[in-house]
Amino acid sequence: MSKSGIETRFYLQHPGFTLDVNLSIPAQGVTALFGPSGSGKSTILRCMAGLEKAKGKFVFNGDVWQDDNTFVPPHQRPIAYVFQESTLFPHLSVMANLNYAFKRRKQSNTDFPLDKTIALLGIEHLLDRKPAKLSGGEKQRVAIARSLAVNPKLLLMDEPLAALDVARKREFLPFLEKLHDTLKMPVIYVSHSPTEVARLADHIVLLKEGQVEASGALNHTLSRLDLSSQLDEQASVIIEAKIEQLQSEWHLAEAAFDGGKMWVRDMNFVIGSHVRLQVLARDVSLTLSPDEDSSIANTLRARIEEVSQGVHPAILLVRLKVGTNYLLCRLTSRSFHHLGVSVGDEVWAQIKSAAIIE
Ligand SMILES: Nc1ncnc2c1ncn2[C@@H]1O[C@H](COP(=O)(O)OP(=O)(O)OP(=O)(O)O)[C@@H](O)[C@H]1O
Repeated sequence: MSKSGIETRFYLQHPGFTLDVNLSIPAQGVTALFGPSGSGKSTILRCMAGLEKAKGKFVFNGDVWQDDNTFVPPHQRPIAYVFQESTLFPHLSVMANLNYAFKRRKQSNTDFPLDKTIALLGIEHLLDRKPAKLSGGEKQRVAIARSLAVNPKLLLMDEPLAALDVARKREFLPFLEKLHDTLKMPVIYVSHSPTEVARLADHIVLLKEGQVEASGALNHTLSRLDLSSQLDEQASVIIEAKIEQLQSEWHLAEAAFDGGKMWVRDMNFVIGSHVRLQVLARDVSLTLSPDEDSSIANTLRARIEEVSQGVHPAILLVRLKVGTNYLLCRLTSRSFHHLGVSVGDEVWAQIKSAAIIE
């Protein structure tokens, strides 16, 4: 059996709440724990950090941090933990805050020397400031830098953007992406913002009342028809793509992904850059042939994987496979019936618009 991956089994009870999860998640990329308030997201993070003691196990790449016989105490787990509002020492400068953490580290051989960590988080210009003189986003960047002092193998983030306004969030997200790309360290990210999940997550765990409703790769999981969220007007999938071509006269960019290409609005992209596209189920329609005369520029070859009833009997939801990606399509039962297609058939998916996740 492969040792790579994160295996958790947590069971605990609080008055009126039971956490009962059994999860296998990849030890790479960003895993979002997503769910309504009170569904148990923060509790899972605290159990992973060892701050709360559930019954069960927690095994990271073969290292047992908890099982029936073992419970590695929180300070001995190589885990960085960043909360919604960081608590830096208010009387110390940023540099002194970082020094405090980094001087106490035990390992001399580390992936995160202080200077590299400061550069990674882009906080060089803040080092002399006291925390009171930092914006919320800057404080969070310092808190992340400080959390890397333990030379972690795993980064836990509990709504790190929740206290920031929209502008600060936008400023902060590229640093999270850089962390994700540079550190190659798995991140478990608690959020109830669909936008953050769409932008950052590779893997998603949907939680409901202390239990796992679904867990899997982002595109695949968002396309599942058995999840109640798919009945929502905003049901959509996220596709990772790469910019391959620009058409400057039309301000359009061509984004390629496994299974096809789509023209999207050019947001000053550089060829080769990676983007995430959000495609709403209601913006996808089906045809039997690629319609050359249509004003819809994005037509993809797709296979019907699954069909299910929407909230209203007139509406169907269709799950389509495009290469290794999935799309959702919402259409009337009548339109579907007129096409005369069924599960397994090849069709063309026309996409009215795809939004770039910013
Ligand atoms: N120490 C505790 N004692 C009693 N109940 C608790 C304790 N900690 C958490 N709970 C309860 O457990 C449930 C799950 O809480 P948790 O904070 O994990 O949810 P969450 O999904 O992170 O919510 P939010 O998005 O609001 O932060 C809630 O009903 C909460 O009231």
